[in-house]
Amino acid sequence: MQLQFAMDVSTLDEALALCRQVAEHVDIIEIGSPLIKNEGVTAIRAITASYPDKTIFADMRTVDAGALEADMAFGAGADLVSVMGGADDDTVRGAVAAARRRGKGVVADMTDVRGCVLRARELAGLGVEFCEFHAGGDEQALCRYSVRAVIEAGRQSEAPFSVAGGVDLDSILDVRASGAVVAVVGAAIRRAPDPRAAAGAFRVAIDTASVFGDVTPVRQGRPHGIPCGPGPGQGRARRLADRARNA
Ligand SMILES: O=C(CO)[C@H](O)[C@H](O)COP(=O)(O)O
Repeated sequence: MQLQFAMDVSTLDEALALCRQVAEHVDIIEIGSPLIKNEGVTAIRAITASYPDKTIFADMRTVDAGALEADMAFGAGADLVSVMGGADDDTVRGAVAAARRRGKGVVADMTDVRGCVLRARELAGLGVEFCEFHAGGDEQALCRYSVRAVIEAGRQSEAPFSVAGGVDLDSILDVRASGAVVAVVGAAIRRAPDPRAAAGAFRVAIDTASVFGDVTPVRQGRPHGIPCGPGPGQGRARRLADRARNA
């Protein structure tokens, strides 16, 4: 499973400062949609130039003009672009065609997609690389939000998927155990007192699980209506990281 770092910041300076701290630990650098909206494809160009060995994900969130918008991002150096999973099939096809012309890929963002499990299968048939099962920031603020429900929807889709939206050290092993191809982590790294150390902890947890095997995944999310609080898997990733250090 790859680790994607999501940079939902507004300036290129902030993004580059974060990259300097965390790039060594992550596989995919996500240029968040707020950054693209503020700085344009210049941000994609600058980060691609600075990190040519990383996979660059441009979170374009395209809902129309799939080929045109994907081409803009690919032309600036992106390797992956996002298209909204609820967009028209022709929009998705346009982006996928643009990706294929350049040997790159499209990711479908499943935020607010009704019937997301079935739609993910359709999107896989349209040629996206994987579907990002995603609880956006507003959804995360609701007490009915559960990252484990997001993980479970991805798993049920049986399509290649990533998980985004509140992934932290308490849930990263559940993401991995679900068979996700990518774990997307934003705030848990970006807002950490030491982003470099936080990214390193995710790296260790993912790599250690590969060596020692996953612990039993937790399948129950927080029941709807129960006040927000720590999930049932709290501490498992940290224990695995400790185990790796002591091995
Ligand atoms: O696309 C996003 C917000 O809309 C974020 O990139 C994604 O949700 C991951 O960030 P976080 O881990 O902070 O939730």
